Amino acid sequence: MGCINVDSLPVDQRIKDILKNRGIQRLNPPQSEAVEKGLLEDKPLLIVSPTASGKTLMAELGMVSHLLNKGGKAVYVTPLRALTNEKYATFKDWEQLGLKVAMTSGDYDTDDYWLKDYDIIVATYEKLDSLWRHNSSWLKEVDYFVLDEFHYMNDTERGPVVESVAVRAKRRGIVLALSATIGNYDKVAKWLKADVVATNWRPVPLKEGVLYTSNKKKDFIVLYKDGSSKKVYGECPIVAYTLDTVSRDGQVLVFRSSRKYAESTAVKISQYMSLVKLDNKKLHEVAQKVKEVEDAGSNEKESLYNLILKGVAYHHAGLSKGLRDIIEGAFRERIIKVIVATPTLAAGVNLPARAVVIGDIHRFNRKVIGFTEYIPVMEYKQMSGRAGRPGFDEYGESVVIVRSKSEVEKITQKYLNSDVEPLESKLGSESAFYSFILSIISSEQGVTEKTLSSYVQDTLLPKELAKKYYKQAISWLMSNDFIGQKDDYLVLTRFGRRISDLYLNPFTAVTIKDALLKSEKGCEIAYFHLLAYTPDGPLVSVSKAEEDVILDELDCELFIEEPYDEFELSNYLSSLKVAFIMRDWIEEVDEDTILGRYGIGSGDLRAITDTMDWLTYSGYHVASVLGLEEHEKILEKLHLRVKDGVKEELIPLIRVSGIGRVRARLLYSHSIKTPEEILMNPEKVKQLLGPKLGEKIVREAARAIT
Ligand SMILES: Nc1ncnc2c1ncn2[C@@H]1O[C@H](COP(=O)(O)OP(=O)(O)OP(=O)(O)O)[C@@H](O)[C@H]1O
Ligand SMILES: [Mg+2]
Repeated sequence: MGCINVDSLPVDQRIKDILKNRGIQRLNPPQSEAVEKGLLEDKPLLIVSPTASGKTLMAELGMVSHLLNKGGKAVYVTPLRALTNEKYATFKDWEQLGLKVAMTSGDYDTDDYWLKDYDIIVATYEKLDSLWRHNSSWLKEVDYFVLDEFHYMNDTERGPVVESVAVRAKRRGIVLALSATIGNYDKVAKWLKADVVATNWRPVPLKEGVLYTSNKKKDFIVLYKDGSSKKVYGECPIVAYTLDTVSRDGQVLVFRSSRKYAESTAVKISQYMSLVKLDNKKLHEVAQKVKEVEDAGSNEKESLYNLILKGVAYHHAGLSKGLRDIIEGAFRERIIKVIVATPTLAAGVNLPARAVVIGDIHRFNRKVIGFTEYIPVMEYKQMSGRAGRPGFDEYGESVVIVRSKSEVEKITQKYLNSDVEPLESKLGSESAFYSFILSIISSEQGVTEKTLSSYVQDTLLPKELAKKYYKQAISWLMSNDFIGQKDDYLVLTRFGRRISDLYLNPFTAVTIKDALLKSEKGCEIAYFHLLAYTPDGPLVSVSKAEEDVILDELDCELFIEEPYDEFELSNYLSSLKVAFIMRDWIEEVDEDTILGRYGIGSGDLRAITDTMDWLTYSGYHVASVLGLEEHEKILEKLHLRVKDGVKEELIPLIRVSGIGRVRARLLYSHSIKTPEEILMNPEKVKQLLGPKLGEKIVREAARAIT
């Protein structure tokens, strides 16, 4: 396949200029093939090409040429908020063409009316699903959809919403689906009514291997797919291979199956980094930045500080965004040499390294405690695909660590020589399927049973399964008062409309409704536990030791009885742990104590409080739509306290933007208790918060009052 020169592209000169000042003179083979197949003429396409093969640029060319030729709006959806930020930053370039770029995420109970003035909108799949349910007028103008990381359709949790978005997007406009790892791409392309660009072309060739311990303890041998091999020496396989790469001026991404392993492996590697030439001055600067970051706990900052001085860091979802940004940035600038991460990092974040070490080819199964299973080939490809930095490495290397030579053959067969799994529907569960039905009825106008079943036929669910679920869904949604019949149309009831706008899983809504209807008002823990114990609730791991004591700490009645089923019980206790975390949080226990007491990271605490902020808000609205005043009042108060984690007396102060739990408590303890009192004591506020910040807070207080 030829590589099209940017100059010869049939697009506006300004587009060419933007590509060239990004250093892109020519399109690479997959990009060229996409253009030949109509990327610039609004053709729907499914692109399946390896990680780092420039799929984002295809999306940009597709969106921008569509918008310049036809107008309308384009939406770019990704499965993760982190990716949304990254894409949004990349797309800002197109504002030079007068296109307006926006990013939206989080809050679901809004139709984001302000987006009507934008042309390119970056969002998560959930957010787009939620916006469609609000039937915002501007959405009708959206006729170009980029579905990024489309293989997420196979993810048990997120798959349903990816499929539900695809089913609607292909009826509403042009679809451009992107992924590095889809096995059955012909079938998926047909389903999307799109042409397919499927290629193995990579910017940097990849050498895949398996590493095993030879009979002599300290020797480790790598057998590559191309038949070559290599020996490395060291304390353990991961250290040996990592040091071998770093000593040849490479960088390494090590993947471990759990955070604990990731952190312990990072420490272990760091003990040998003194053998390697490092840029200590720059590392010191990065380590200093880590120390100053605001949104993280001190012990994680401490441990990262020491690791970074040796050129190593760990990375997982438990870290705060601030810390992850610093680590990713320093790795991109090739200052940090080794990152030990959990597989979440592999998902699409553009962070290549010369070598990738896959430390665990198994992972713990979340559903069955203690049971490990092989990871999907798809996940292996996402991780190994990170190897090879364009412009720095003539090739990338990935190795899977196995315990013995006997495993080499099997792993080579299962991963190096296999195709990725086919995409399959994950709508085959009541909770996912009923949510899907509700989203169609709430987002499409004038839905009859006929239209609805055509949407269901249009999913990738096997037909008989779809039929079975379809029957059940209609009667379940009717008997639980989500939908009703009006003439030939299926319509949302008042309760159904509210639940759909809140973006609540219908089972979450029923759990909350049943509990609130049959109980008198309860204690704070009971409300937190109820909300956490729903399909939308946050999950935290509960250690064996915690399991034995957590129920004893309970000093009030819960809304939900203790379940008998073992698996249900572990969810029940996980929700109770969330409830205790939330109670401490709103009682203003300081963050470090909470992180230490419950064994979580600052990123986890943020994720839990964000989710509980949404769920207390939703619970409050469920209580109000059911006319349960007592519960409504309590949930409203809880909601106001959850966002910043404050006692009731601080609620007036945290209404002022820029005032969180620490500043509010500081002002309050100097008897400044309301925004009005801030305005009456500007000098005192400046003295307490410092002149610059004080000044800003006084201004914000004035705004909060008007
Ligand atoms: N034609 C090109 N020439 C040079 N560099 C390019 C070209 N196209 C894209 N790139 C660069 O390659 C890098 C990886 O691109 P991108 O993030 O789009 O990969 P991807 O295919 O989306 O990978 P993933 O599957 O991980 O999401 C980016 O930094 C991008 O700027
Ligand atoms: Mg990508």
